Amino acid sequence: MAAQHPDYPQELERLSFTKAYMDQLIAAQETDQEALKRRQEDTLARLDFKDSSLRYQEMLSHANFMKMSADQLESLHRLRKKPYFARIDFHRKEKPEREVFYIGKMSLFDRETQLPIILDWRSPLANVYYEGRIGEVSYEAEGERYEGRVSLKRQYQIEEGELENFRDIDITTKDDLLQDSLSQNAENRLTEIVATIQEEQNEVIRADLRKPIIVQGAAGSGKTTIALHRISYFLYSMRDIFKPEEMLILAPNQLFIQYISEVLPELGVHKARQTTFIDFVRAVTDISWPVTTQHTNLMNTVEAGNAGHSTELWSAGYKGSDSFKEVMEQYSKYIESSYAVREDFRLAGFKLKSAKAINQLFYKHYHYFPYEVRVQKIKAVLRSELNRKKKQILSTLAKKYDDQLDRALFGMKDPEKRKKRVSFLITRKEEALDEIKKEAKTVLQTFMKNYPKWKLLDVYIHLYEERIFRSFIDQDTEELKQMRAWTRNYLRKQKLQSEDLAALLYLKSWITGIAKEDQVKKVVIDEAQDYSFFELYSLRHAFQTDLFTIVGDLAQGIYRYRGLKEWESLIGSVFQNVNYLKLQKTYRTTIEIMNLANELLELMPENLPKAEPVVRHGEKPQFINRNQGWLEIFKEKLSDLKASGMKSFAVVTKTQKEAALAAEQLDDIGAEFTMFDETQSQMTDRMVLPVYLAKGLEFDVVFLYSEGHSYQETTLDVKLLYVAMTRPLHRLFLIGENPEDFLLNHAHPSSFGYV
Ligand SMILES: Nc1ncnc2c1ncn2[C@@H]1O[C@H](COP(=O)(O)OP(=O)(O)OP(=O)(O)O)[C@@H](O)[C@H]1O
Repeated sequence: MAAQHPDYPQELERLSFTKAYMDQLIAAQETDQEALKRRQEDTLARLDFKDSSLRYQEMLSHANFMKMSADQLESLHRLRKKPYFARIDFHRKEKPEREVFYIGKMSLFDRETQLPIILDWRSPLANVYYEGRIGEVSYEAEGERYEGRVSLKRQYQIEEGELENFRDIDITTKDDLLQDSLSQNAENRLTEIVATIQEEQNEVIRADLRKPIIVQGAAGSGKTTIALHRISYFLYSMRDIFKPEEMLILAPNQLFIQYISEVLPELGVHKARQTTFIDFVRAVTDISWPVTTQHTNLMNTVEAGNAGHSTELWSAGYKGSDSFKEVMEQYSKYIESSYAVREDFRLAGFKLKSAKAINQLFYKHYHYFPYEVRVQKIKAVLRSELNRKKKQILSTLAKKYDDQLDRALFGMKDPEKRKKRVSFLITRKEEALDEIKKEAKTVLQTFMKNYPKWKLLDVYIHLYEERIFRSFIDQDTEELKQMRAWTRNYLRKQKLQSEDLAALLYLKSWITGIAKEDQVKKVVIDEAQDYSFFELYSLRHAFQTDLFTIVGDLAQGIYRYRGLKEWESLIGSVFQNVNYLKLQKTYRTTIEIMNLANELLELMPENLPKAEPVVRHGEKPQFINRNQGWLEIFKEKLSDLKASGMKSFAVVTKTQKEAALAAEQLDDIGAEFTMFDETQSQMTDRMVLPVYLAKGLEFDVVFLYSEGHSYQETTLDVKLLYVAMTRPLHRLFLIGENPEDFLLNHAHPSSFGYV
């Protein structure tokens, strides 16, 4: 125990010092806040409706200050409970005396000496803690490499500001803190890993921030967690260049967003945009038509015994493919061609800009901009041309009449005829100049009518006209015909399928571009295996950024009919210079549960390596016969498990129908399990949910329940089962009629037991 350690008094003292320093800061911040609040009240009292905007500005800036310090204060309060979690003793090569650094979630500097009291886990030197062994190490900061030696790595357990324990780690000791952390309950697990981030995970977090990364990681290998830590690291390292608002996090559903949104503030990330692909595209394109989600397709397929609606599935697959991307590319070229002007831009017959020159601007010089932006730019060029040449034209014309007047005045002998001619010319000159001035007012507007105004949905609908679509494909097929008819029918009803959204995003970025407030510079995608090639392509195309963090697991690709089947297709054709990384170790579950799940990998076509569970043993997964009083057994297990400290329980089914059946029966025995659907975003401790909703989530105990929809030996079912089996942290039960319902006939008999 730490209390016997010779450094114990010193460590206690250090913690008291840190807390005392933080208390001082908190007190100072609170006084600042009070002062600001008083100033705000004062400004408010002095405010009346005639006040200048200056006074409002003053109020606004007070409010901003207050917000800033309120955030700081909140962070300080949070930090005080656990100021640091590790320490390294470092000896620089050039200055070998020992320097001691305490590492925490946020940095804290001594205001007078500017020395760190706590080092931020994201700082370059802290990398040594995650990466370096005891002994010689090096780290990079601001492009320079520093060398030195680490003589001590120590981990702390601090709860509510009190030192509970600390341990030294060397090459031989196993990571006890990691073991402790993994044996805990599902609650708060995501937030607490900063102290136990493993070397391969650290590599992902700190991989070159300027390059896109794709991470293939086994179930429970920490993909979600690591993606969130990478965001935190990114914003810390690039704080001068990027704002959190420019960060987009795409997650599979609202429940998942809720799940991760609690973690981000803990990691110091506020205001990053978190949404689903569907909601994001709908917001960006301003489309209000209802969208049928991919989950509906999946459920229809699963409930129809994997037959599904073949046109529906085929269409979904096609609309996510590279072939469809090519159709869209050609289609956008075809739309682009409609912007070619045939007539010159003229005023009073004078050519101000030739059609050729205008088209050159559109197709060459402004080629990189969306169509409507190009049109606006051309309009600006024509306007300035008009303003510049109008004067010239007016004076040329005036001169023409003046010359004629001169000739009439001095060349015509007959006074009567001369008078008539002169008066005619004077009136004509006035009229001609007026006409030009008038024409000049409308000529630009009239000319701009050459540029069609396309409505996004109309453009998309137009694509499915037989004549149009066929012109973009080499060979028509029965499937393509059915896909078009199916889509036309859908669009006629003013409905969209989620697979239409990639095309709409793609067209949107061509036609108008993405509005400024929706622009993002960094995109993080979790569960990326469920995205189609074209979805990722259209995101990349819309934002023109390479800063993508893409994490996923092909073994969990339950939307395989529409999603990615491998990562290679993205490399080169969507992202250049990709950093492709793998996470093979898995942290969520026990060796016993992972062993059973691993056996399913052999039934998948991808040939994925087995996940390696970190050493944590538990009970074997157990089969419960549904026909032998399962509810009684369930009730008993539930109370035993609760008594042993388990907190979150989930009943996971293959279909929604089964979830409803299970929920009904659990209701009858008063087990208080809530049935979940797609729209809900709040997790509870006892949930019944279909597997597609459980994706990415975790629970202490999982009961797989099968009634009427057993898992078959198809790729889809194997993946569904794999996702379901990898959700528990501690215990897995399988409730069905036969072990075959869960493909246990393919598992080694010693991999599971019976209740
Ligand atoms: N280094 C670590 N230290 C402690 N816990 C960890 C660590 N890495 C991952 N975990 C825990 O493992 C669990 C799984 O992590 P996470 O959900 O991020 O994995 P995932 O790869 O996204 O999983 P899946 O693909 O199955 O949804 C979480 O409870 C997380 O806290």
